[in-house]
Amino acid sequence: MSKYDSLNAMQQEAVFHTEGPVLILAGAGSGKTRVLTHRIAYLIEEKGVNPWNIMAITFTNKAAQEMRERVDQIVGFGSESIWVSTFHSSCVRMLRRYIDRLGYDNNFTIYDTDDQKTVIKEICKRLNIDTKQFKERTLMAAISSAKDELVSPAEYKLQASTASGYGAQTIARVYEAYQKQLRQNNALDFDDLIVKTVELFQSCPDVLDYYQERFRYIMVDEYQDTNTAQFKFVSLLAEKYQNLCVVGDDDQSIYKFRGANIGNILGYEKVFPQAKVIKLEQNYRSTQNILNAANEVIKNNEGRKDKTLWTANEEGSPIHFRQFQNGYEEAEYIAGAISQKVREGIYDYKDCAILYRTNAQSRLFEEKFLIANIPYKIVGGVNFYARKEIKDLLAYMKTIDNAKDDVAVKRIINVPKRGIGAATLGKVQDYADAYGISFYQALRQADEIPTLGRGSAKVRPFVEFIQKFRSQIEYLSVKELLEKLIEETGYVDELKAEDTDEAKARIENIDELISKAASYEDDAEDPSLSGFLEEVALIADIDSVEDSDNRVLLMTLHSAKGLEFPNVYLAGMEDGIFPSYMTIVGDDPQDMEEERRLCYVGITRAMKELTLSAAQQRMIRGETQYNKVSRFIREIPRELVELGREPKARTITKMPEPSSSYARMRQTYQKTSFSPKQFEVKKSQGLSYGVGDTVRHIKFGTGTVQAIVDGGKDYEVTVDFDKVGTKKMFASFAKLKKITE
Ligand SMILES: Nc1ncnc2c1ncn2[C@@H]1O[C@H](COP(=O)(O)OP(=O)(O)OP(=O)(O)O)[C@@H](O)[C@H]1O
Ligand SMILES: [Mg+2]
Repeated sequence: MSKYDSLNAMQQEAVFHTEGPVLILAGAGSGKTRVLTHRIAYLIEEKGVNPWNIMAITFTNKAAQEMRERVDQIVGFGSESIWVSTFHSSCVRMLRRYIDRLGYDNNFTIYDTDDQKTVIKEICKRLNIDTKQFKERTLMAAISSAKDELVSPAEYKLQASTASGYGAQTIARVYEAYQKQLRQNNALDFDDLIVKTVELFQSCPDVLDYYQERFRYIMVDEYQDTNTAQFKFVSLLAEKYQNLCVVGDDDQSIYKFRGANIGNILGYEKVFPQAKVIKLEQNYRSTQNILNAANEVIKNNEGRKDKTLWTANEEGSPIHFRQFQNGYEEAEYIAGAISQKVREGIYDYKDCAILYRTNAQSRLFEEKFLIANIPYKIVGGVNFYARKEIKDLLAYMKTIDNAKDDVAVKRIINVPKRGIGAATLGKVQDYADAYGISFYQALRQADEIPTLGRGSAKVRPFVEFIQKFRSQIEYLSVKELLEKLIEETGYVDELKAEDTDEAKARIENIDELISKAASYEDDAEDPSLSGFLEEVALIADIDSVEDSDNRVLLMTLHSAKGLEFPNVYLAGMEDGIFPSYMTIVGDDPQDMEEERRLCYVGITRAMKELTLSAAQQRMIRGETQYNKVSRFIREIPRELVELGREPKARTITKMPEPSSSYARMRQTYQKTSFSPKQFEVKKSQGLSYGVGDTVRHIKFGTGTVQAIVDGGKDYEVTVDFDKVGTKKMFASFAKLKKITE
């Protein structure tokens, strides 16, 4: 029996159809990636193609690594000369060899976002551009999108000259100067890697011809997430032999925000009119229950090609749904469940994965896993307490607390920039060494350091800043201190100004640290800043078991694409978390559809068991929020779902009606359901304010009461706040005070 016998008829067709363009459009778990690896084996073993002539491209490093493993297993001899890589690393390899043809040096530097930002800053200064009006990150994002679309500085300028806004023209000027500067520095940014390779192909036909001859067979996985530049890159490469096989799933397109162009998948047949289109309909990955749940969710998207996906796999256990009082209980439950399953020999740690919407959500799991001694790994991310913004803020808190940690002091002395140079720092250190005192003590005596000169004036504001906070330790709670610190350092304001996805993720992490401070204060007997730092140090310093690969994987839904695990937990399934708050308030159906595709990706990662979990209350930024169960869960028919009754987990007893269209969904969202039980006791003596009254909230400030709805167990109050807009809250927790003018 050959290895191809294990493929179904449609998969075989895709594998055997080696010549000419092929588009495989199929749902999750239908064997797209498997077809690619088998196709590679078939080309080599049956068609006698030299491995050297094959290229396979995918989207993330993790996916490339997995594909490499699968290819190595199946092909054996010669597989190392196949290029299996991401778009970016393929392009780097080509550019290292030929970019001199574009006038760069072959040992060019690759700029990361910090480097880019430095360049943009200098340019704005030079061109007299107000960075308050045109934020560096906004400029960077605009340039990046232009590059995704292969729009050159000159073209951008041309387009901008006909556009009415002043904004586009400014961006055009910056873009031009930026590109020039990078060229002078012999540097490329990440997007340039693709753009310059395309440019190389277009301006040097001999180079293109070389690679066209070399890569006679090209395969692209996760094709739905390629952008215009990437598509151009592969189409040029494949132009001569036309042997381009792309596989993708329009339902799993989740990178629109990074320029992914779903038109590439839908328009493939336009560029390659002779393309053979193959659809795979059998899912091999998941149980029937899991697949049904996925199908039910995704069918609520209107903008999709309808397709059916079925499985011959067993029905499997129902989807588990658990709702908890709060995020801690959720994490504790999942940690407990995993421990138990491993103990019982049902799963290994590595069979289990926890998927969530944002990186900040990892913290609670990390803490519980450390306590429960569960080995884990964060995929495509950094452990919570190792993240830059968290380390920065903790370094501030340590400095305020006792400043014994020189590393911490040095870490933040120039965060934000205070213009304290390396020479000054060196002199302060020398002084500290000479007198056997700490670095911070030396800073406090800066005026007495003779060699310091004008440097001491720069140091003073920093010392004053820290001292001011020290004098307030007694009056402020840890949470208040942290919030004040964030405010006065401008840390979050700066991130807000950047307005990028990365900055948003950092703000979410900071919010999570505030929540940690708040919960520490709730739990600790005698809370103090030192106590908080001690507790955090205990968690931050333990590193999860290093050696083995047998660990639970934690990752965002985005990083989970293409992967599969026997036992999957989708955590934080709450409206406002997933789908995200921004998507809900933004009210753009396209964005909601992208979130739903992400949910589809999440559900379809599971092979045997899927647990969806939500918390009734979640602490965000140290404030307790009440989130409804995610609308995506409500789209799963109740007969597929089992509602657990674990003693620890206070679970709900009623599943809401599934809804199928937007209108109904929105209605459900507004009316809903899931009133947390604990309000029963709290709804008490009526309210001291009414509709139209001005009220004050401790965090949101003043606002006007818009509506009060008797939710049975508590009142739901809608307030239009002067500063933060409309918020809905439960009366017993919001503690609103009526203001009488
Ligand atoms: N014909 C088959 N017989 C047995 N198992 C199969 C078959 N086709 C695929 N599988 C298995 O099904 C699972 C899913 O396959 P694969 O990862 O290739 O799907 P995919 O379409 O790439 O999924 P995704 O859309 O999530 O990337 C894998 O474990 C794979 O080995
Ligand atoms: Mg795949």
